[in-house]
Amino acid sequence: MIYTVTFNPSLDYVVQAEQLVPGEINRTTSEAVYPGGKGVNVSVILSNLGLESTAFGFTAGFTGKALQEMLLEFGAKTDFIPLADGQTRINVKINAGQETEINGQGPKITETAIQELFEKLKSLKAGDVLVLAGSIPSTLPENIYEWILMCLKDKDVKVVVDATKDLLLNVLKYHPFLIKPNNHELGEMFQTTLTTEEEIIAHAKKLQERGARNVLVSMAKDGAILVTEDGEIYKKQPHNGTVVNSVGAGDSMVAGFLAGYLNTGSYERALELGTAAGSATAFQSWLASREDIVKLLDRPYSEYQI
Ligand SMILES: Nc1ncnc2c1ncn2[C@@H]1O[C@H](COP(=O)(O)OP(=O)(O)OP(=O)(O)O)[C@@H](O)[C@H]1O
Ligand SMILES: O=P(O)(O)OC[C@@]1(O)O[C@H](CO)[C@@H](O)[C@@H]1O
Repeated sequence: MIYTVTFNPSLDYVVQAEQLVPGEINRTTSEAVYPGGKGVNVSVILSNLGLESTAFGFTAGFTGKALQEMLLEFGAKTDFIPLADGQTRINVKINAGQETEINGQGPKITETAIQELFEKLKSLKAGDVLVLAGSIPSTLPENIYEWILMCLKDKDVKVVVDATKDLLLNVLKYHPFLIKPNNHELGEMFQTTLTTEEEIIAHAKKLQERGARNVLVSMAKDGAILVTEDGEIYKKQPHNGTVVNSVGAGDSMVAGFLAGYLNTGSYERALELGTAAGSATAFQSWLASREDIVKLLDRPYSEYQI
């Protein structure tokens, strides 16, 4: 079974506008509300690719109810923990020539609610996959991802972590199956800017030295590089298309990669499906459908389902 955890899910209010002028009334040319949050997005794309998952997380207020209802409609299974106070955040995504995002803080997660999550995680078994993705509310301890990995360390669960800075660095000693920094985040972890492929590969290997098994570095319009635990390096050029809204491209890549790997056992196929899913999402106003992804694949979709 695949599980995703999103500590701070959201409703994403995605708008298109001709321009965005600070201090003025700006009018949209289109707007829509979608379920959001990185783990939630991974669950939606997995579902689009025919893989069932359960989305864990915390929800609150009427926005939390709406999030749950929308996910049900999209066919993603949820097991959210309701919080008594606050509201699930509404994150604003503005596409007006360039992309601007305003992400909320989210509700306060109580200690009891955290304990409830750990109870749920206790039921994970060998062979399960757990995706931890996204930021954590400032009211939670910085080492919460680390605690989760520590609890699961003897269980042979494949853990995927899509987080930044210390949240990511601190879990490496527990040997996560996959981490997916983008090239900027990878540089930031070493207080540097990475410009060449050689530099990116060298720094991905440094994360492996600290314990990561597979390191997938996404590079937006420049594609992705995968450094595997077998010592292989795969590079994938991006797909060509018109970017409409790249929010969720990274999450789609994680989901596509997982679907490809779990179906075929091949890192190369996983990278191909992951890159196609990432690009397909960037070319839509929201997360890509299976058809959108299949259109971008180099090979027939059946080759990613063996
Ligand atoms: N402009 C683009 N053109 C083509 N493909 C893209 C573009 N942006 C993203 N992608 C695809 O999506 C993948 C993930 O994108 P990116 O590196 O932006 O991840 P990210 O920074 O985690 O994104 P986000 O946080 O917005 O979800 C890329 O490796 C690429 O395959
Ligand atoms: O505030 P975080 O947790 O870092 O990111 C949240 C978020 O921007 O990430 C997703 C895209 O990756 C969106 O659906 C969501 O709004």
